[in-house]
Amino acid sequence: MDKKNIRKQIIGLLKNKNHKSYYEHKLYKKLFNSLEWKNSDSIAITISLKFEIDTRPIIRKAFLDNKEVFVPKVISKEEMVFINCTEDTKFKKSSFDIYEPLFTFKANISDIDLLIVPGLAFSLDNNRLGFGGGFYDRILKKYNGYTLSLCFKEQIYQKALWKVDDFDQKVKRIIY
Ligand SMILES: Nc1nc2c(c(=O)[nH]1)N(C=O)[C@@H](CNc1ccc(C(=O)N[C@@H](CCC(=O)O)C(=O)O)cc1)CN2
Ligand SMILES: Nc1ncnc2c1ncn2[C@@H]1O[C@H](COP(=O)(O)OP(=O)(O)OP(=O)(O)O)[C@@H](O)[C@H]1O
Repeated sequence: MDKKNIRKQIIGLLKNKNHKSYYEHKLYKKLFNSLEWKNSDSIAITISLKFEIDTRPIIRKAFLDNKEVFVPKVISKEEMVFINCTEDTKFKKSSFDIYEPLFTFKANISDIDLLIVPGLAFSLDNNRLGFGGGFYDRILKKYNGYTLSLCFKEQIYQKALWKVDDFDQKVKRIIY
């Protein structure tokens, strides 16, 4: 199946997910118990869309744990930057309907200990399919910290059903 069709299919599944918050809480628990989380003083994470795993509880917990929080902002067709956010940071909806921080300081990705990578589909050998901008592929290529993705079991395939391109980057760990 091609990437486009898998994206469509998974978004449909996510929109109809039953008992979503029950499964989300199981994922948060696994995340907060992980060494990656415990060992990180700074994390980068998206502001989720409605059908994605809700990232707000993760952001709240990061602040409670005194971690630095970075949120991505797309600044061109090719480039996404990470902005250091506080509890007072103002957000604005982008053209893609995603909340992004109003610009302050662009972070160095080497300042991020843990990159929580969004994705629609994953394979057990850690391949990842995103929204299709290639933004995370470009970041992952030059990023050396911990990377992990959270997803529901329905988003996992034994092997990638889509064509894995040369530029596709794996995540180090998938929590599901
Ligand atoms: N909640 C959330 N935020 C996120 C992501 C995500 O997956 N989830 N991203 C994960 O990467 C980045 C944003 N990804 C984006 C991907 C595509 C387009 C976009 O404008 N797409 C065009 C078509 C692009 C094309 O087909 O070439 C469009 O839909 O009009 C924007 C943002 C950063 N923020
Ligand atoms: N390192 C790179 N340099 C230049 N272009 C890249 C790179 N990585 C990916 N791309 C471009 O990004 C586009 C989208 O790739 P793909 O469909 O695999 O995105 P995705 O992994 O689903 O999205 P994302 O990483 O934003 O979540 C491709 O057309 C590819 O040309």
